[in-house]
Amino acid sequence: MIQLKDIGKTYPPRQGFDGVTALEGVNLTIEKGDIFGIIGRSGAGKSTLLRLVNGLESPTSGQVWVDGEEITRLEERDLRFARQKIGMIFQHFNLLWSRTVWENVAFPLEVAGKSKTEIKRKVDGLLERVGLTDRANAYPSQLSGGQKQRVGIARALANDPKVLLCDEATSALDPETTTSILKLLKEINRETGITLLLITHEMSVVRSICHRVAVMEEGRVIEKGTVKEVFRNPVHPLTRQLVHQTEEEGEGKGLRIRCEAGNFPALWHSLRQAVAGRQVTVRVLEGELNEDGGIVLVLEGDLEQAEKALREAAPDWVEEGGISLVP
Ligand SMILES: Nc1ncnc2c1ncn2[C@@H]1O[C@H](COP(=O)(O)OP(=O)(O)OP(=O)(O)O)[C@@H](O)[C@H]1O
Repeated sequence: MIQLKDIGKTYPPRQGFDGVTALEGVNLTIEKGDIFGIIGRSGAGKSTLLRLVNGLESPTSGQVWVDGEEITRLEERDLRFARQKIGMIFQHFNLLWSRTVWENVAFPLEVAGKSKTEIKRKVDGLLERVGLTDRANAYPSQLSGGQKQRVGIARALANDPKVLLCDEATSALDPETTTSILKLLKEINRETGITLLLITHEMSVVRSICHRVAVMEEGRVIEKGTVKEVFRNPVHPLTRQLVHQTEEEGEGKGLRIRCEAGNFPALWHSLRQAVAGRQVTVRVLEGELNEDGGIVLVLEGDLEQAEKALREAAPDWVEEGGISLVP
């Protein structure tokens, strides 16, 4: 769905500032329906890359393709049309403050010249989808951060884009709101098959929503792969650092266990009973329910209670080794 071929981007020198090479030799392929994360520290080139995808910026060398069209060759008029297939949400929401929630979502439909009936049908449906029907007449200043981002998402989806670009979309939100926004994005991806490309500096965002990830440093992609692979076996020192940092921040911290996929349904059932009333929650971290797959679970909270719960839920398996503890 999105292809970046041998991209280079240099900002020319201006007003006493040297020229900057923001991107060099970047090759990326993002499949239709994928949730693809680009992570890197400040200045790595993430925003530049995102702006190339919607044609707000042109590369110095290389090609950008979106949905079979070479964005880098389009004239301004065709580019405007192509951009309707590409929605975008922002860290600071970029809402129109003098318009209500309803009017914000209607805006891109008005620009696209849709009829009043079509606009009403579409906006009502989108507000319902993002859970804001009862806030339709509110102004952005009357909303919480999470609600503002929901408006941003509804507005970005108004013209049924095939791609949604997310620029640090949860960086201004608290952890709980971040979780609910990421959940919403995941659901929308599942329901509509939209391709999500998100940039972030938080590995926890990548872990909780992305299928694939590319790590950037100084304008280059230094590592890419499935999130599972990258978390299990980070190669580049920066990737290791990012993965390690996530673990230190408490993501996936606790008693980790790995069970064979065949044991999973029964274990899940008994674990849920065993943790009830204890300060312990069970989360699935990764895995596949196929014949020789394994599932990694984490029991978070009070470690002692977690161990007790595990022994209670699966005394035989723990002894016999059908479940292993992951370091
Ligand atoms: N319009 C511009 N003109 C000149 N240099 C720029 C411009 N935009 C970005 N840069 C430079 O290009 C490099 C990459 O910046 P970019 O914003 O793409 O990185 P980033 O990873 O998104 O960082 P951040 O998260 O801080 O935005 C930086 O050195 C930045 O200073």
